[in-house]
Amino acid sequence: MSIIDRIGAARLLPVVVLERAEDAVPLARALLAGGLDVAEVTFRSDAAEESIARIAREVPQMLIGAGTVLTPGQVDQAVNAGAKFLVTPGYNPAVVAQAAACGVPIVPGVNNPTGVETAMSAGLSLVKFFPAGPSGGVPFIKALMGPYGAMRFIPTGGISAANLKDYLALKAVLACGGSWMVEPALIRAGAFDRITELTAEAVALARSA
Ligand SMILES: O=C(O)C(=O)C[C@H](O)[C@H](O)COP(=O)(O)O
Repeated sequence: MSIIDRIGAARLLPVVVLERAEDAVPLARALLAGGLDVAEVTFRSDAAEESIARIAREVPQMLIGAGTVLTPGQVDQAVNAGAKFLVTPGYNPAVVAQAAACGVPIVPGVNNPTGVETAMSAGLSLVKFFPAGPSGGVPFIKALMGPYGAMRFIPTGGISAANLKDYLALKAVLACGGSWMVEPALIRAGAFDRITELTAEAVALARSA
């Protein structure tokens, strides 16, 4: 299965912020125990690179990606650490080009028609729709589906158990991203059992969508 197909099969992309690399492996195992084998560790923290490396090495069943990749240098860091895919909040042509040079799939963030067309020009058929809620949510994606029938989206930002199914019901939505099952406060508190519980709930919801 391709990397993108694996994300599509999971239907969920947890957006993880790890402040301590020591939490990386327990977090990955907590997600797996909840039934999810895909995650994005964001470059919002200094521990991102080491966290990705630990998960890639110690939890090989997990398809690990890097998020909040803002510079070509971070593309290299992420890929060298073992990230199998990259996600960005916005569309940065230099970052997209560097990912292509490394041969690693990238899902850049867009939230309007211009962004979708920029991604299409780069040969991409999958984008992150960010920030999904504030940008117009489900009705906005429905509007984009008219002119851009082949584009697929990973809406992220403001998604929770309460609205997950509404997004996943759209044919254009490959998977939904979000932090609700991996909130930083839960990771900080070492509440990995709770993360497994929330993940299992999210997985069950996604399956029923
Ligand atoms: O860090 C990035 O690169 C982002 O694009 C932001 C995250 O994807 C969202 O913050 C997740 O949104 P919530 O699920 O509402 O917390």
